Amino acid sequence: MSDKRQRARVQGSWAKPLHKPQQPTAQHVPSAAESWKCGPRSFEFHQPVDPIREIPVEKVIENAGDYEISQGPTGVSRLRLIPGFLQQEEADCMFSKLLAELPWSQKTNYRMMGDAYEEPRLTCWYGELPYTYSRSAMQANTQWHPVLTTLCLGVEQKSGHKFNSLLCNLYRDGKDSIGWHSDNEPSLGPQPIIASLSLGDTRVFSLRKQPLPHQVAKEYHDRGPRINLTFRTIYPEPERPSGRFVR
Ligand SMILES: O=C(O)CCC(=O)C(=O)O
Ligand SMILES: [Fe+2]
Repeated sequence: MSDKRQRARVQGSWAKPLHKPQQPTAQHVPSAAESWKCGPRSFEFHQPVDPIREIPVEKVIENAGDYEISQGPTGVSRLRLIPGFLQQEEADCMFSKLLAELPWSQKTNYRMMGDAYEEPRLTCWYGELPYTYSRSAMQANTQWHPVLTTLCLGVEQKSGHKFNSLLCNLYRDGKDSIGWHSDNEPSLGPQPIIASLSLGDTRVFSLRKQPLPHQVAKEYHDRGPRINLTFRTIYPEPERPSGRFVR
């Protein structure tokens, strides 16, 4: 499938067009010459000189390379894309093992006001420290699966960075997802470096600028399972008094 068609599919452009109303529903926009009188004051309409909001250009990153995503108060955010980091056969074999053998479970998170919701995907966590996000903690787990230990060494060698933890995500099908988030928990330090490795079916990873929110949205079309591994460095957090909804 051509690139453009695939993107259109992902964005749902093949969905049934909306029913067009018989009558135009657009609000009447007065011309410059028109004016309103209300009471003792009158108002005149002027077309705005500048666009009200610049819509950022959408860019698709598919080729290997280093990309500068944004420049913010804490520095430049960079992305390095390495397609084909593993040979296909090796990747397929690792994927089957991880799918069958990791201790996948569905995590419960809490909204600001304390209401609970289940994450629309399965996860598991490795590291000497627990990892807290969305007001719920994943417990420390030092029992690394041998495939994950091998992958961590390979990723460290390729990236030149050390990682002490790993968050694994399993998207069982196209309905599983991860919403917009920024991986900016204090335990990741002020300038987190994350190595993300994906196995299995392909999904669209969307990225916005400062402070680098990203998501893997649900898709309209069937998708097979996909595993994403994010190698991270976690630092101990200073003790905090526990608030009402801090878990
Ligand atoms: O599945 C992905 O590619 C994204 C995962 C992610 O953003 C995360 O675990 O923080
Ligand atoms: Fe993330």
